[in-house]
Amino acid sequence: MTNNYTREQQHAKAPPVLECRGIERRFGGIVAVSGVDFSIHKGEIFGLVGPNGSGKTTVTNAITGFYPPNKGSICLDGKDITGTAPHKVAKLGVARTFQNLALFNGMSVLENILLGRHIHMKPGVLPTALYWWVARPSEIRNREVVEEVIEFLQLESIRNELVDGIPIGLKKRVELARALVAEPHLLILDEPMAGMNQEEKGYMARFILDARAERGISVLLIEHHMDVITGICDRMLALNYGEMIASGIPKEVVKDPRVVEAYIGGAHG
Ligand SMILES: Nc1ncnc2c1ncn2[C@@H]1O[C@H](COP(=O)(O)OP(=O)(O)OP(=O)(O)O)[C@@H](O)[C@H]1O
Repeated sequence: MTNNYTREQQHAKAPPVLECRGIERRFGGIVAVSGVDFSIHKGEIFGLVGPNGSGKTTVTNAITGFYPPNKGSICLDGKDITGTAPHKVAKLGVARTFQNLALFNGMSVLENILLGRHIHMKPGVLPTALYWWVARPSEIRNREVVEEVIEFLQLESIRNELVDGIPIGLKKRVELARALVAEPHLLILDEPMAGMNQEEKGYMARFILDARAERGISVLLIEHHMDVITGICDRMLALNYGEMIASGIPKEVVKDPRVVEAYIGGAHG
């Protein structure tokens, strides 16, 4: 079996997909994050942890362009994307899921997943006029990718159900499907296992590992469940009050006294 050390060494040889250097983001007088530095290599699953309010979502919002950093730089595949607009970051191959589910109630599972293909769709008068040559092949490709992801995430039996009524574990899976149909090479998952029972967590962990193995996707995983972080992440970073307190191999970082103190003595229960 491959141990964490070997996995870390393997990924360290791969080129970095994402490099965050000295990220700082302020909201008025609040310093949400400061001096955040990390990189994610190709095919790596990288954990980001910290108590509530420690700055995890702010880091992801800085990467995806929702709240650009006030200081520091972000490179994707070696290209500086600091301050790039969210839709452009998405087109560059970054997909995300949200801490609070961002599905559209009143729409089916299939319709919600199809929305994830919008960055690959070719709207406009010309593609419509040239339907058989431009729009149709792209429509066929969109359907193929969606069907393949539905099968991959075992969502076939609920594809026509409204998302409103399905259990949270499946809602989270639909969100993952919507992110995967964008065919990202960096996937940012913000608490994908929140509210799940042990069995649902196991399924989700398996899907994340398979997405990496079968699609070569790199993953930034925000999670409070430390068993998940130590179980599937290659490396991790812990934040507290917007600053880095420990980084490295998960089994070691979770034992770091600063991390233990932040979780046990800190805000997160
Ligand atoms: N849009 C905003 N406006 C003002 N303050 C914000 C904003 N977004 C985040 N903050 C503040 O920045 C700090 C970090 O918040 P952030 O949401 O990044 O933490 P988090 O680690 O993701 O927390 P949680 O685990 O609760 O999601 C907090 O003090 C928060 O109140």
